[in-house]
Amino acid sequence: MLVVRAIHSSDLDALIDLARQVGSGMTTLKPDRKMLGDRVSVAVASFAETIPPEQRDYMFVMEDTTSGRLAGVCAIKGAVGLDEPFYNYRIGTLVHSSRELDVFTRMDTLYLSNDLTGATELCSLFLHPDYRSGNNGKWLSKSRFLFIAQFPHLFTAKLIAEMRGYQAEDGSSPFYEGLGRHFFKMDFNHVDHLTAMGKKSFIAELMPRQPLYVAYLPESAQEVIGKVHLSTAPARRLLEQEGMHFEGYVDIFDAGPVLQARVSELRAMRDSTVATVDAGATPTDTDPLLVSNTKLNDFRMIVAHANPVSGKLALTPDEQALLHCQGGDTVRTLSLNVRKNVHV
Ligand SMILES: CC(C)(COP(=O)(O)OP(=O)(O)OC[C@H]1O[C@@H](n2cnc3c(N)ncnc32)[C@H](O)[C@@H]1OP(=O)(O)O)[C@@H](O)C(=O)NCCC(=O)NCCSC(=O)CCC(=O)O
Ligand SMILES: NC(=[NH2+])NCCC[C@H](N)C(=O)O
Repeated sequence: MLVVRAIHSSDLDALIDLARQVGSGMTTLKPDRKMLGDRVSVAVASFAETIPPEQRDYMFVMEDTTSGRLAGVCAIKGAVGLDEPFYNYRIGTLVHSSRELDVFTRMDTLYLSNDLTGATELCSLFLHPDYRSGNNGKWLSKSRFLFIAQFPHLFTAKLIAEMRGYQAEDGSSPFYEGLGRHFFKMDFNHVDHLTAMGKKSFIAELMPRQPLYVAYLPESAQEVIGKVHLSTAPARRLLEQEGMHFEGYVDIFDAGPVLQARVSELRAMRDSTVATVDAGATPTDTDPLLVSNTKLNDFRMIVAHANPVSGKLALTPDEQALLHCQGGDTVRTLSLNVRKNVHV
């Protein structure tokens, strides 16, 4: 059986194993013991509320309770860019126009920005290929929306997610090869590694300061602006189902899109509901329903097949055990699929 739960210190070795499978461009999930160890410590302090909300990094794992193996990971950072700068390119427009010659040119431009400073970030979504079946990917990604809906006071009004950008078959980034390489003089993986380790001052030192005309870039770089890595397409779709969208910000290295939403406009904020666990009733077989407990320090979430009726939700003893809850406890629910919602 699977459960999504708050990470524990004892998950570190398994997390490093998982990170080894991820591949390049996942800046926040490198198989580096120091980096992930520090992150897990911050995550444990985040769930225990011993550090301020803007410093928190809530990491969740999907655990296969039968084998004890970690199937996947995902995270929410309370706020980005408050202790090290957070850079993006904003795609803008410059118009060059001459009435006399009847020429009107509209040019796409890239502006280096720190506009998304302070936003809450969804990141680090990875499901081991062995577990990519059924509803597992959706469940893992969407667990974070249920968490935000349960604890909205811990997050900022704006939510973002930086998606892994497009890579060619040989793993190179056409956007980086067309732009970044001229300035950084090193491979994409090396700059991604430096960024991951928090060594970001080189960006301000080496990045071009002036706005760039997109038309000056090689075609191969222009074509991939705002495009995701092939294995990131499902991740993008899942976030878009929940109300996130592209608003013209891209990654400075690989031009992967940044998705954004106002927290108040997320589907989970609108449609998730609370219910009381009814330990006596038998669940009926219905569409998959995300169900979480309501404990910050021991957050756990499952997919159940039951509908809340009159504010009560029937859960089996196994489901209650997975959620660390019992009859009479409060849980939060959200339909897994977008089209249908459950109203109590
Ligand atoms: C992202 C996940 C966890 C998703 O799991 P699965 O692959 O099992 O997902 P799935 O259920 O098969 O697909 C989810 C939805 O995407 C649709 N889908 C599948 N392939 C698609 C494609 N090529 N283009 C568009 N949509 C696609 C499916 O039909 C389904 O939509 P319907 O509901 O309509 O059926 C996994 O693919 C993964 O670990 N990827 C590699 C790591 C990665 O790139 N992670 C994201 C990095 S970026 C990041 O971490 C920030 C973002 C974040 O944290 O969320
Ligand atoms: N465009 C990029 N490569 N962004 C890197 C971030 C990818 C993903 N958000 C992560 O958590 O690691």
